[in-house]
Amino acid sequence: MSIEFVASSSLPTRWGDFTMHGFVVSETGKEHVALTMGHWQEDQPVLGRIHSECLTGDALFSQRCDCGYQLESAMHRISEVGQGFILYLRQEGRGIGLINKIRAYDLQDQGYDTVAANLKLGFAADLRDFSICQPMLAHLGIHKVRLMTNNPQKIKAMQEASGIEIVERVPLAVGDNPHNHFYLQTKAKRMGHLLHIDNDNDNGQS
Ligand SMILES: Nc1nc2c(ncn2[C@@H]2O[C@H](COP(=O)(O)OP(=O)(O)OP(=O)(O)O)[C@@H](O)[C@H]2O)c(=O)[nH]1
Ligand SMILES: [Zn+2]
Repeated sequence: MSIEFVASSSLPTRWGDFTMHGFVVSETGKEHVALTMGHWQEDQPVLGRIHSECLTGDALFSQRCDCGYQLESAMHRISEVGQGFILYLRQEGRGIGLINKIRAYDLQDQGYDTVAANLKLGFAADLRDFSICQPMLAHLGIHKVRLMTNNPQKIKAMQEASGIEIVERVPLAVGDNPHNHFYLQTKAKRMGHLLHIDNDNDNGQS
């Protein structure tokens, strides 16, 4: 898969001024975005987040997941350091797309957990492809990353993408609430996420 850089612009945000970089995957026309703040040397580890699109959590204030909280926290931390990046990948619903995520949420309303709902719909638990990160990061001059994530599979996928070294995992455990508590428990138990979630606040499905 090849990805083409198209244009950059400024992006003033609540956490300061980022630069926004637009990319297009040549084969599919799929559009992805990177945000950067500050400058770095080629051999310097850079704080960053590889964030998968979640329209509901990132833009519609949903409490069903932790995505919006993680995005906000990552941007805030980058602004505190004065340097870093966000890759905002358009892989909605762990790659199944928005409409299928709504179908999965409907199943979760009926008692399935987030993994079982994907399987019931005929999808793997996670369909994302992180191979596009390597050329995006290379374009930004980033070769070593301090990655904000709780997902060891994401680190593994990144390490398998040649040329990118994850030198540190920076935990990003934020946004636990009664609506997403069961979802976070499921991510810890069934997807291996490094989250310490209590069992005593389980309100059932989310
Ligand atoms: N299919 C499906 N996708 C979901 C669901 N809840 C959130 N998502 C998507 O999951 C993606 C985020 O993945 P997560 O598993 O929350 O976290 P991660 O990015 O793997 O790991 P972190 O770096 O720790 O956040 C986004 O694309 C969301 O749209 C769900 O119930 N079903
Ligand atoms: Zn989400």
